[in-house]
Amino acid sequence: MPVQPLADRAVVYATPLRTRFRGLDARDGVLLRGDAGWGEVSPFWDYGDAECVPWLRAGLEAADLGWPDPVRSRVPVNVTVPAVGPEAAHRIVEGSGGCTTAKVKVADPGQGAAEEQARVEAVRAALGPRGRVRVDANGGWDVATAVSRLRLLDRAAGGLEYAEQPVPTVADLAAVRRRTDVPVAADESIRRAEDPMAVRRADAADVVVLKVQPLGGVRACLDLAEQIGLPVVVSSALESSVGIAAGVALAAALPELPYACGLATVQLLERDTVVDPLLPVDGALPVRRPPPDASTLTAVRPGAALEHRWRTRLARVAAAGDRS
Ligand SMILES: O=C(O)CCC(=O)c1ccccc1C(=O)O
Ligand SMILES: [Mg+2]
Repeated sequence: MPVQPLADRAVVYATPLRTRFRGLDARDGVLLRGDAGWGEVSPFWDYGDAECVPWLRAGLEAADLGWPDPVRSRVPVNVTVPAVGPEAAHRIVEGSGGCTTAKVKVADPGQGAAEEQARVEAVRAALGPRGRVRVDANGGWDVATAVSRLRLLDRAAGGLEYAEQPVPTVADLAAVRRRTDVPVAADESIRRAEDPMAVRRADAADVVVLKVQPLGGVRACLDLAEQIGLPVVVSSALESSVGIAAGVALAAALPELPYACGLATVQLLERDTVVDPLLPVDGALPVRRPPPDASTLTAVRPGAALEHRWRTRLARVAAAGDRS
């Protein structure tokens, strides 16, 4: 394991978000320096220490080992549209760097069918008829609401590509999938599940979303993709470009990549950890690994309290990892 103590190669970063997302208005985490490059460890604060162990493993893989060779040089990505109004949604798609697939957040508490319909219509109008529209409910509906809402949004979109985690459980996903023509993608049912293979056994999804940090690294995801045998969409956990590079490496190494990936999220951050961020060009991310430098790391330095919170958390997670 690491020659140098973890604390000595860790740099903490923090940045405000440009748009509220997943109830967050800021993002922060740790970058780890190693012989293979930089890795990111940035579990959300609602994750317990044991649940953070795969996030640390992913960061260590990036820093100490690097990733398997790519089989492609660019990764098509979707623009992510948060639960904003239709005008803002239109502008986000237009400013996306040429993305022809959009993922629209739905089932936001405090919003109803009309707001979702208007947002999805605006996104379709901005993309044009050849674009693809997918929605992500983050498990926010029950089965009956999902079935009726997907019928409505499928019409508003002029055809949905798929619905990501419309309902919370694997059994519910399977029920929705039997009752709608919209393909179903599993996200939380993979990344926060005891057993990601349950999705396959229950025939609960057409597509699986894989995220490098919660699943323990690029190699762990490649193994899971092979075992599960369903098409994969690689998505971000709202990382800085250092963490996004790991997602890009996974997407670049997968034998098949039939869908755009959810890795175009750096534009949601006010500041990034690298000079040349991983932003889409012509709807795709280039397969590369931009390094942080002294100037960017200074610009994202947190206050002393947050620095301390991350360093004590990192130590607890490392200890939890050593025990498991
Ligand atoms: O997939 C994307 O386009 C962006 C990533 C994203 O939506 C996301 C980011 C952070 C936490 C959860 C999610 C999610 O997919 O539910
Ligand atoms: Mg999701």
